Amino acid sequence: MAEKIAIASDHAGYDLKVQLKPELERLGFEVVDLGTDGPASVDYPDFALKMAETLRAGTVARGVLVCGSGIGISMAANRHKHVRAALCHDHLTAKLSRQHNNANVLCLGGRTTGPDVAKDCLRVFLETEFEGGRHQNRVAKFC
Ligand SMILES: O=C(CO)[C@H](O)[C@H](O)[C@H](O)COP(=O)(O)O
Repeated sequence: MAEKIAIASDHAGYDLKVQLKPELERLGFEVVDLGTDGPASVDYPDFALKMAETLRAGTVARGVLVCGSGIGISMAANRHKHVRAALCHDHLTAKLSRQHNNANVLCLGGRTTGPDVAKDCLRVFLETEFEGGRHQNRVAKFC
């Protein structure tokens, strides 16, 4: 059975979300789209909350959030203790977000990151394992 992955955005991240969904399907994931469903202005904390609630329910372990810059939606998502949301801009930050921080949500900026770089971030985020060890000690200190 395909792993489920959740994706959500505000209006400023909507176009990039639309472009990332087929890439996730190509990679073999079942995509759970939490909205938004069009370009009309919405508030990104509402979609960060939907992501947090979906992860808390337990049927989905990983997610992708997109707003204009990725900043607001990552800040809102990280208000939830079980969420480790990482705003990534390139291959290295996406890789380190997994290796060192065990991020469970990838955040991207639809107005700051082009689709090709975003897809690369997505792929490396999904394929990179957490290294544990000293990094586990640090992640355990998040409160
Ligand atoms: O939170 C943000 C900026 O740090 C996001 O990029 C939002 O998408 C952005 O603020 C939305 O801006 P808009 O002018 O309402 O389109």
